Amino acid sequence: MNKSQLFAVEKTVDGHNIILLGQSGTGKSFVVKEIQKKLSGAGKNVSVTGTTGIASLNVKGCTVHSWSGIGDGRYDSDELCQKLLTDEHFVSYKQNILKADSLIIDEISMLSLKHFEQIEYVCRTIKHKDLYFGGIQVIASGDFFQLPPVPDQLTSDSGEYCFKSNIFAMVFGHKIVFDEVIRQDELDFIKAINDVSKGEIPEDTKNLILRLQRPLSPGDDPIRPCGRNFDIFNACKLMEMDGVSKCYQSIDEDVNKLCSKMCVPKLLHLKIGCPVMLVKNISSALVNGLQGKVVAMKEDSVTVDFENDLVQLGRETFTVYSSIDKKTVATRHQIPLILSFSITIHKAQGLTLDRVEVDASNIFAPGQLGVAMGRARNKKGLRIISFNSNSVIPQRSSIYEFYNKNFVQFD
Ligand SMILES: Nc1ncnc2c1ncn2[C@@H]1O[C@H](COP(=O)(O)OP(=O)(O)OP(=O)(O)O)[C@@H](O)[C@H]1O
Repeated sequence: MNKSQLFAVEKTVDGHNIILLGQSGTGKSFVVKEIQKKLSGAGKNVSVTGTTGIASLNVKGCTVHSWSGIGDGRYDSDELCQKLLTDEHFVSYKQNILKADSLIIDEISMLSLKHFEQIEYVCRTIKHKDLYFGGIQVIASGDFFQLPPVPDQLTSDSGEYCFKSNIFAMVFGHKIVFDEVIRQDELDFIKAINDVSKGEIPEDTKNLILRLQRPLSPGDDPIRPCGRNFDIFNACKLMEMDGVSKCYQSIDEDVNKLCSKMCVPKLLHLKIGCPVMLVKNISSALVNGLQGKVVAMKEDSVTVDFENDLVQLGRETFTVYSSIDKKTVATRHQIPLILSFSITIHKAQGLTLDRVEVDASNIFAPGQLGVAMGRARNKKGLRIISFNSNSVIPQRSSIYEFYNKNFVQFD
């Protein structure tokens, strides 16, 4: 580990709450795993979490939402505390909180203010201690120049950055910023990722991106992250594949327009050999965002090869819950898969990849293109297509204000 990585580990062992920052590829997730080992070795009960299924798998943890019981955010804080205290289905979440000495949250840029405050409140209430997070040591890592939280109208989550919370500075007295990029070693590429993440596009970076429009050298299919509108691309690629397609039609209850908010399609078309992504957390290893290939299709189940782990998946239940009406407003039973010839950039955050083909045509959030480019180890393994003047979105001034804010210095 480099000097600042070692410093971060040392300070967490001393018991500090810390936020680890630094551009893509500086080793934040790597250090999170080292911190987990060190603290566990010192006899602490350490919970490692991320803000998405894949981000948490990357650090061998679970999502902070499933750790704490907040799930999709359908309950308000008091309702959730009540469930944690009285509902047998929430016992494991209550135990997670009661047992935890330290909580690590990776990829914190995607944690909304609402969920940050909710987790803090729930931990404090369940631990019965009048200390932030009930006295649990909290270590967070991420890069606010990467992906912002996703707003959710149905649960009244505006998707505000968690650092805007009034208690954020009280929880994290200290910050450590990593500034040595380890994932990549080409200086012009590192600069370009940094520029694009910050929403800037000087001439040299633009030229580098334009040069990366060329096709990748022959090899395995690249991972293809894009902003949105990848359904048509996926459907076309499936049509181009050899083989007979099979269609799984969802069984919907409360059929209404909210069904369109479901993460699984009404009609799921698949072929043997097609790439798919799991869209539900099923176990600690089978998480939302995991990719595999279809190897068998039966009437009501699909077998997927997830990196040599064959898993048979039947229909799962997906619901849309309205926190305002306090009830489930749509229910769908479907195989928990989507096609993944192309995936969203949100599903790719945190990964290190050898071959990446970024579709820059439908970028809609600041930091998105930077996250997609930053997955590649080098320029050789990266292609950028459909780059245009809207592909780079300026960052919000509040992020610069947060980074410039004074944190407490270590003694
Ligand atoms: N001290 C180290 N020794 C060896 N490899 C390292 C070290 N630090 C980081 N790496 C490697 O560098 C790559 C990038 O690290 P990592 O994914 O932790 O970065 P990150 O800052 O979390 O990136 P992102 O913000 O994009 O999620 C990984 O392949 C990781 O294993």
